[in-house]
Order: sequence, then C-alpha cells, then structure tokens
Amino acid sequence: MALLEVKNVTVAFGGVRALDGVAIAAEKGRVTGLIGPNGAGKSTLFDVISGLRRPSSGQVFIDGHDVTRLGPSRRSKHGLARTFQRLELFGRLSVRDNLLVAAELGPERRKAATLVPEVLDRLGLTGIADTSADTLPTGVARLVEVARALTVRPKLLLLDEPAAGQDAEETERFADLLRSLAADGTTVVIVEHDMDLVMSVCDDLYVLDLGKVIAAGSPEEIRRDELVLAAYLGDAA
Ligand SMILES: Nc1ncnc2c1ncn2[C@@H]1O[C@H](COP(=O)(O)OP(=O)(O)OP(=O)(O)O)[C@@H](O)[C@H]1O
Repeated sequence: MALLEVKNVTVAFGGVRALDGVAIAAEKGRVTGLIGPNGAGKSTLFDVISGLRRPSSGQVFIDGHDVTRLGPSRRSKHGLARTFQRLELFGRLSVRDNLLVAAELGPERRKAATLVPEVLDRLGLTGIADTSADTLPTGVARLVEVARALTVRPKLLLLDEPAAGQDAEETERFADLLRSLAADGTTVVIVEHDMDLVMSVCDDLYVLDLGKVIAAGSPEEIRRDELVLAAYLGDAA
C-alpha cells in the first residue's frame, strides 16, 4: 500500500472547483512530483493532505490511516511535515532556534537536542546556525524550511516550491538531498516549477490542470504525453 493515498478529492471555492475528483498515491521511499500550470490546484491539494483544508468529498490516507477528519497537528503525529510556498520562518530567530522550536513542538521533542545538530549538519547549515533567519538569501532560507520540517523525522514530507529562489548549485545540492532522503525511506511529495529538478529527481509524476489529474507516470512518460505537452510543458520539454 502507498504511504500516501488521496482518493477522489474535491474542493470547491464558490463556483470554482480547485480540485475535482483528484486521486494520487505516493510510495514509500520515492519522490513524487506534482506539476501543472498556475491555478491547477497543487497548493490546494497540499492543504488537503496536510489538514489545512477539509475537502467537500474524498479521503486522505497516511500509512493506511484515514486522516481525512484530523487537523494538522494530529496528522503530524502520523509522520507528516510540510513546507510552504511563502517562507514561514521566524525572522528574528537564528537558524538553530528555528529548528529547535519546530523540534520541541514535534513528536520527537525528547530528542530535539541531538536531532537539531544532526539535521543542520546533513543540510550543510552548521556554519550559519547562529545567523538570524531574516538575513538569509531566499535560496538558503528555503533550505532552512526543509531542515525545520526534517526535525520531526517525517515519514511523509510535502515540499511546496522548495527550489524557488535557489541558484543552480543550490538546486543541484538540493536534488542530492531529496534523493538521499528517499533512499533513507522518507516519502517525498514535491510541488515545483523547475522542470530540470522535477525531471531529474522525481520517480513518479502527476500532472494537474484545472483541478484534475490529466496525466500520471514516470518523468519519461510525462515528457512524451500529448495532453501534458499541450497544457503545460510546451517547448520546455
Ligand atoms: N482561498 C481561496 N478562495 C478562492 N479560490 C481559491 C482559494 N485558493 C485557491 N483558489 C483557486 O483555486 C484554484 C487552484 O489554486 P491553487 O493555489 O491550489 O493552484 P496552484 O496549482 O497551487 O497554483 P500556483 O502554481 O500558482 O501556486 C485557482 O483557481 C485559485 O484561484
């Protein structure tokens, strides 16, 4: 069974169906990508998976548990962590303290003192641990957001446009990080517009357009899909 299963989810904002009968699955230890044009419903789907938005119909399962009616904090106990498209760091706190706050609120709080230095080291952030978050360039701040999510040792990690604002070298290091997280058994779901990153790092892809899944498959299959080419990839493929 997939670690994350979304079944037949619909979300309506007035007359707009942001999601219309969406079904996706993310397998343990794999990186699953959600792509699609602006307004396709990607962030809304993340909100439904993380419990910030209740769908009008459909279900969400994490590791076999139906979490559809649970709020965000109960879902984090099932191993879910996420980052946001808009940066959500505590600007005045240091990088280390941003991680400590998250770790101490999370399910691994007893291990916070050892987990935080481990995560800082893994993400190459030890050298800037004492820097306050609001002085960081966007690309580094995004990495700190990912680090913060990792302090809860998630089984399921949702990343909303993590590479926006990263330069080419940062993106390459980030791709390595995603591969190594997956290799350790973390299930990663990523919304991202950087197609080079998506195509090189994702094992499975779903393409959303106007609230519906219009294609699903490996990066190679998606690259060749006529519907996707027409709706989204265009000449970029
Ligand atoms: N709170 C809201 N109220 C009304 N409509 C909304 C709300 N949030 C999203 N929508 C609409 O739902 C649709 C899906 O939006 P969503 O932000 O999920 O798309 P997205 O794929 O994440 O886009 P982007 O790539 O620009 O982030 C859009 O038509 C959007 O205008």
